[in-house]
Amino acid sequence: MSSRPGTTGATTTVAASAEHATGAAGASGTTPERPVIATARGLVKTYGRGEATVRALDGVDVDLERGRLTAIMGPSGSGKSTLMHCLAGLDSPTVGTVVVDGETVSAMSERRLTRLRRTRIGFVFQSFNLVPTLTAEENIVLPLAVARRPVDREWFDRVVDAVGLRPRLGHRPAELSGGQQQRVACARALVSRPAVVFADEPTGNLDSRAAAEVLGFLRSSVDDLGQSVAMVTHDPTAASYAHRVLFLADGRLVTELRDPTPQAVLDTLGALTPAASAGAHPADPAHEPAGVR
Ligand SMILES: Nc1ncnc2c1ncn2[C@@H]1O[C@H](COP(=O)(O)OP(=O)(O)OP(=O)(O)O)[C@@H](O)[C@H]1O
Repeated sequence: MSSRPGTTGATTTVAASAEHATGAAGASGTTPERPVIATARGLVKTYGRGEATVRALDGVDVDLERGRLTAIMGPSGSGKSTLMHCLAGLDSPTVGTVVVDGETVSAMSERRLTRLRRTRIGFVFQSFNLVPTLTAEENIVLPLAVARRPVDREWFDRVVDAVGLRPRLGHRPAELSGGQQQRVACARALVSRPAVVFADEPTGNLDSRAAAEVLGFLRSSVDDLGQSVAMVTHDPTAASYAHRVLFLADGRLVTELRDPTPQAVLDTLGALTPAASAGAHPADPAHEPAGVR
């Protein structure tokens, strides 16, 4: 796969402010470089009550750009999955608003949410979540069958060719490698031409070669097919396939990189988790990205 992006790794300070919370400007302290596909404003998510309350999200403002691959990173427990679940309508914020493709997800009834998730949002999970008794092709078109929508054969063919699965369409998941299974899951996420695909650790169960295939496909689904993708990952190499990487710490968006290198991602993560990075980086203040607390 050669689609890994550039080498600049520019860091932008993220400064939440009242101005940004109104939605007048980009949440990252910069105007988004492209039209926005999903927006969160003032997201707070708490779990539990009283002394046991956990503030998983602590006032997140973010814009996901249309036609871009965005990675979400941060230390364990920083709120990555919670943010993605709130953006995807799988969980509801305690406070704040989420808008996906012009629809206010955070105010929707469960019924409308279900329809939105079926028709406008694609999902890729770490564990593939394929139906073992169905072939690759049947798995790919399953969301359309469930939603009783016709298959757009031309789009199906483009997706299947992009993901390199044509010779495997008649195989069941058990007859496919892990990387092939995840590519089936990616094709399934894209077959309904969703507004945005959310991928939660899509390469967490794959070896590095299979991971590269899946990441290359996710990137080309953006560059060649015009999709918008957001993925949570712990892996700096995976994140380097993204156009943009958002970093969370303690439930807040603290910094971002555009066109990152794996090293730039590693350095930024290291500054967020000093103990973990003690051996990996010199204690050089120049390595510390702006905006990291
Ligand atoms: N259902 C829940 N009930 C209580 N606390 C929760 C729940 N879900 C998440 N949390 C807490 O919220 C915080 C953020 O969790 P989240 O899973 O979003 O973090 P993460 O960055 O995705 O972590 P990881 O990288 O370890 O997967 C953590 O402190 C977590 O323990």
